[in-house]
Amino acid sequence: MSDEQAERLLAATSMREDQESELSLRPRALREYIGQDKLKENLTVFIQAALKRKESLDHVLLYGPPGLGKTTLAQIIANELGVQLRVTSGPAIERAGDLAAILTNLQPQDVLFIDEIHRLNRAVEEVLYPAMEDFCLDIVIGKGPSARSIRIDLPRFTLVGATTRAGMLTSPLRDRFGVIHRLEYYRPEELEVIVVRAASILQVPIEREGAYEIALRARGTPRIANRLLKRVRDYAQILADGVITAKVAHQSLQRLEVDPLGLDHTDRRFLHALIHKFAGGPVGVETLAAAISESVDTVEDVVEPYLMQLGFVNRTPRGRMATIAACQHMDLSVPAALLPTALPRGGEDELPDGKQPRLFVDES
Ligand SMILES: Nc1ncnc2c1ncn2[C@@H]1O[C@H](COP(=O)(O)OP(=O)(O)OP(=O)(O)O)[C@@H](O)[C@H]1O
Repeated sequence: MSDEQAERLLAATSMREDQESELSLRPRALREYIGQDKLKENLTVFIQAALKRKESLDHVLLYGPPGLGKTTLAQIIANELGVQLRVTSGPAIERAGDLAAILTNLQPQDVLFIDEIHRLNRAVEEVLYPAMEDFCLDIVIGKGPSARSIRIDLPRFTLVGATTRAGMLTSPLRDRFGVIHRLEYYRPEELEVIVVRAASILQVPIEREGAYEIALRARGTPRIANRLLKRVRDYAQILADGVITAKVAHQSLQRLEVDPLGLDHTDRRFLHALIHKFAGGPVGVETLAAAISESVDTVEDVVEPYLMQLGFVNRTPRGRMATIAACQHMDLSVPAALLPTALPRGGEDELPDGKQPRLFVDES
């Protein structure tokens, strides 16, 4: 398998092949939505209260890495409220007039989903403030001294905003959301349930252990779990008797070069550069991204969150630092800067199994 294929297999962002199946695999009700229990609990109460009062639901901001189910949740919110979902994204709304057209076409209580909401431009964002707060649009007609402003009332609607970068949202926009929630990576047990559910929709025979094997390598991300399931299904049908057992899943994933922790080619290049080229860090994210020919956005949104979750990378004020666990996973020597004696107090890194760290030898 080429590096490019390996990269595509584990990318958390949506690909064309996902889009067809995502429609059928998407849970349609909150009770079918697996994991994110706290968020589900809260949403259930807020939705029931809104329905009881016959009012629109408060605006909801969902943030977190790609592929964790933000779009799915927006659709579920609309379904549970029994209203329509209108979907758009920050970069798609170029002018204030584009947003005005969308807003004036909404029906009462409708849900408007804006993906990548941090990418709205300033002029559009300013139209959104009164729309979110007072359900009205202030439109300026004419130019110069004869210009006048008119106010158009909008139906009460719910805005569901999604972002991978909550920190890039302006505070006036963030403050206008009544519900702000971070989506967490899924635990393997939760992903196992997601895989079993997807397999039953796709009519693929699977054993629990086979689903768990896939879940372990899906980087905590349902979209990746579903994609791996489809690839393992191919192997199971061609090389085995069609049933995804633990053994079939294990062998297929090995052939697909999916690391036991679900690390992909980009993660490995990132860790290799950080540990080997930059002696474990600290190193700035721009330098690191340039060293592996990736954009800073990809590194910050996709690569680092999962590596930090695994305890392989730390973000420090002086830059990114690898951990000893990362060196061990990559089977690389531990750079001297990461050894316990070189670390500031409280920053000691533990070596599992009482192993002695190997000293870093700079071969360059
Ligand atoms: N909690 C869940 N339970 C079951 N399946 C899920 C869940 N969350 C996501 N999925 C599956 O993962 C796929 C990707 O989810 P979704 O498109 O909602 O992610 P996203 O966070 O909006 O990603 P992006 O922001 O990249 O579009 C969906 O098609 C759905 O099948």
